[in-house]
Amino acid sequence: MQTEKEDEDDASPEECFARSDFTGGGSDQLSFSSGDKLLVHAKPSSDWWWAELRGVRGYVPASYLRTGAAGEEEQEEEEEVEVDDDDTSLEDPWQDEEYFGSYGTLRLHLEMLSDKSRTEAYRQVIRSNSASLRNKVVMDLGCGTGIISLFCAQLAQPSVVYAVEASSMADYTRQLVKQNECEEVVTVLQGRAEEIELPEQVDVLVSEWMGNCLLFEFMVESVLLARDRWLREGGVMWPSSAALALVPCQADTYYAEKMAFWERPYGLDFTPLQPLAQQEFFTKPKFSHLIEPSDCLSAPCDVIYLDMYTLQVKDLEEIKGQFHFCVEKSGVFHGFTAWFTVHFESLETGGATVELNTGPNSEPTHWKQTLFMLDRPVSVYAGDSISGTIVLRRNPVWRRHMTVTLHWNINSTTEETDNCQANIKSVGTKSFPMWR
Ligand SMILES: N=C(N)NC/C=C/[C@H]1O[C@@H](n2cnc3c(N)ncnc32)[C@H](O)[C@@H]1O
Repeated sequence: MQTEKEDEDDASPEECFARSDFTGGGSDQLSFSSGDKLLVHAKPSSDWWWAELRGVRGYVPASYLRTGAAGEEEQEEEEEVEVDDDDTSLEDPWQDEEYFGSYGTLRLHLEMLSDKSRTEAYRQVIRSNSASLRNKVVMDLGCGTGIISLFCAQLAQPSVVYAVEASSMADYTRQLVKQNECEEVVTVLQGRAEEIELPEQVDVLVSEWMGNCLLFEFMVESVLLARDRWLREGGVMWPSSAALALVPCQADTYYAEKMAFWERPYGLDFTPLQPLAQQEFFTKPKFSHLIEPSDCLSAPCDVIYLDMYTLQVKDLEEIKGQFHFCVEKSGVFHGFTAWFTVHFESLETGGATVELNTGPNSEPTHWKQTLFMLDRPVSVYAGDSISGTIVLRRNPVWRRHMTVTLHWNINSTTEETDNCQANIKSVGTKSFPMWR
């Protein structure tokens, strides 16, 4: 999984100047005025570039920009900004070099293998379906070190497991298969699951594809393409379904660390820095946030449900969910926390379903949870309700990224109004890029 840091470490940006004003549409486009100096960080396509203006990043139309300082108008005219389509500096919208490069090292595999909840859940799926896996054809999509494939060979007797891995880790995965005497059953194929050729359809497509906030990295797209190409009629998807859960929460410690800190550091008043702190620390979601059950202001609810048999790639562009939370205890509403749960249906009809829940009432996982901080905390009281919508909008250019937009109303019933008619105390909306 990419971290924000890796994203921000792109090559030195190119200085460009705005030829004319532009008013951005959508939450991910920058507005600017003629003559503004923009820093172009990437050119994912010939039409839209990823640029920065006064600390804020977004998409800008390439045709509105020119290189070279303002005032060199005449010289610029004949030059125009040459942006040919096969310009090698156009970054891959999937960032595959960086993505598969990061999975070619052990760091992320160690993190995933060290996650007992995650790894034991997959082992439990194999163990509890071992009889039905006999003589089955299995595909392990994005097998990494091959742990799931090795579980299949060790705990069951499938006829073959195609362990597909795009990164250079595949060479080591082959060695691990041999080292553990599983080469009779496990065949490692190096390549992207969407591109490799299998000799046959598969009965079971198993993959551990879930990213932060369920979809980040959008590896799920590869799983759906492989399903449509290789899963036989009536075959089984593991996970079979996925759900994104959400809860309004307190985040006192995080808020104190990043925002309240500026009120009186060493007896001084640093509050003029608080707008910067909000921009820097609360604009993007906080990955790997561990929420305590006591931080939850209400019962969580599933806001998005994905059926892995019917989900289509085009559905991933924009996924909407609704929520209505009843505040159970008074506290400070700092933000929302999200996590996911996946289910693995049994190969036997009526057999037990295995669940992997990454929420605050389960054993922590390496994903932990994802925290979305409001710009300003709001006090809420038992009996209030928080209702609204969540929209996951996939980035049209950077295909592993998305923006999460939350809209919420806080309704409080007050004695003054007759028959407890709820009146809206506050309304809010905020978009969180993840990461672009
Ligand atoms: N984020 C979570 N949970 N898991 C990430 C797990 C990613 C693993 O799956 C591989 N992978 C990802 N996408 C593909 C693909 N399309 N074809 C083949 N291998 C792939 C990566 O190289 C990692 O080893």
